[in-house]
Amino acid sequence: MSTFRIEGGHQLKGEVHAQGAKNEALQVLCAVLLTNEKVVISNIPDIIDVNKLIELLESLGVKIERLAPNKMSFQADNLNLDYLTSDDFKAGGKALRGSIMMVGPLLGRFGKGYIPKPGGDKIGRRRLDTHFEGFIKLGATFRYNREEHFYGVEAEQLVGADMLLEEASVTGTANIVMAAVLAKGTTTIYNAACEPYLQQLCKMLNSMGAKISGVGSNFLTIEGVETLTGCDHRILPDMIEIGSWIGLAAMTKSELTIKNVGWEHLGVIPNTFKRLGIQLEKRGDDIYIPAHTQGYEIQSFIDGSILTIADAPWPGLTPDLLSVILVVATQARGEVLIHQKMFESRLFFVDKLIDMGAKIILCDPHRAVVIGHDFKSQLKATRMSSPDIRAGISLLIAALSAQGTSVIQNIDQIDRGYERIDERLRALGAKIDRVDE
Ligand SMILES: CC(=O)N[C@H]1[C@@H](OP(=O)(O)OP(=O)(O)OC[C@H]2O[C@@H](n3ccc(=O)[nH]c3=O)[C@H](O)[C@@H]2O)O[C@H](CO)[C@@H](O)[C@@H]1O
Ligand SMILES: C=C(OP(=O)(O)O)C(=O)O
Repeated sequence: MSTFRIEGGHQLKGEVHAQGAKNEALQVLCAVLLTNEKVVISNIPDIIDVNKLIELLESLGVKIERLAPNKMSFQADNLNLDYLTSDDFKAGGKALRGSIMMVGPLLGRFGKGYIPKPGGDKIGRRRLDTHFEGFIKLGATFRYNREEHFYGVEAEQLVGADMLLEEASVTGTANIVMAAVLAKGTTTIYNAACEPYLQQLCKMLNSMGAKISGVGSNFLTIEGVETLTGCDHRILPDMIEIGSWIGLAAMTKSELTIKNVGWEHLGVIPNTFKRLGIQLEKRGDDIYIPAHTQGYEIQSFIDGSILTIADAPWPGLTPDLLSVILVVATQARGEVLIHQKMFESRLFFVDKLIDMGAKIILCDPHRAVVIGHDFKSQLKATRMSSPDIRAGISLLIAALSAQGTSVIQNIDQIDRGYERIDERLRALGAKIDRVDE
């Protein structure tokens, strides 16, 4: 099994290009199942989760051509639907979270969709009620095999319906939208998730002939159509990766330029880092981060009380960046309360940071107070294992800033979401090696 060996304490310098967004890729790749025509997608990140989904599509019979690095065409004109009940699919489908979004398009186009309980990060309970309640509202019957943890939905004909989602689930909204585009009649979805990646999915579906309005808001109206056509689609830069580079630059006192970030899609992310005292400049569509040689100081609220950084459904702060923000705060001047509202087990990785010398109080599974060192004390290198994708990148950032050589095991978790991260870090001057242990 591979590990990263990282010699910390070095300043980095240079330019990085943000990769295509993992969570958008997982949505739009599933959307290729909605048409028998060719769909061309560019800026596809070369990461484990996305590659696993592409393999699943290929095994289902989707014809795939690699047109250029990060660009592929997909044609779902002759699928083998029996594959959906095979042992191979039952094993492959549970390897990632995004596979759940195959169900909506398959149900919409073929009247049936199956999926094993999907995997993804082990960061607390991750229920699927929103997805299946939505399909049921559209007229599907639902089956769950508890022994095999295998879900199924079937329908002769989906019929549009009005629905108010219990929560603004990202993959849930994407799944219901992809089923509803081919339903008979009109569907409305209130309390829909509306993050940029969903906007991108809706934009892509509209370019395939779907009729979705309200895109970007939490109220979507979908007039069902008979068939969809092919299209060309480009995936946005990954805002979580961009946030990770910002945090990495500040914590390692490095001067970095992140190229072509798609600034207008970043929402509150740049301002959240500014609240930690991190300077960043918009230069065209790039973000420039100067070397923070004098450190960075966390702001307090206007009334002088301690800053809280919490996640919220879009346009609030994505929960996927809180682990990075937490690690960056360990070297800030001042203190901050990190409140991870959505996931129950995502903050437990702070134990590793505490081992390294960070001052953190885990108040409960959702909240941690971080008291920054202001670089007066460096974190100490250690041996650790990455529990999930975002904890993984956060521990990597900690290791890059620490004194001595750290080892991170279970780096598949990082490779799930970050393309060639070691190679790209080395190009900036980092001392990191991938070693087989
Ligand atoms: C493949 C993919 O795209 N994964 C993303 C997607 O996961 P995913 O779509 O699985 O996450 P959901 O949006 O369904 O919700 C995540 C968790 O937050 C809770 N919740 C959700 C909505 C809400 O209004 N209130 C609330 O508390 C849910 O109960 C759930 O436990 O969205 C998450 C939330 O942005 C991200 O962390 C994941 O990276
Ligand atoms: C939680 C995440 O991913 P997934 O939903 O695929 O597990 C993430 O990208 O941070």
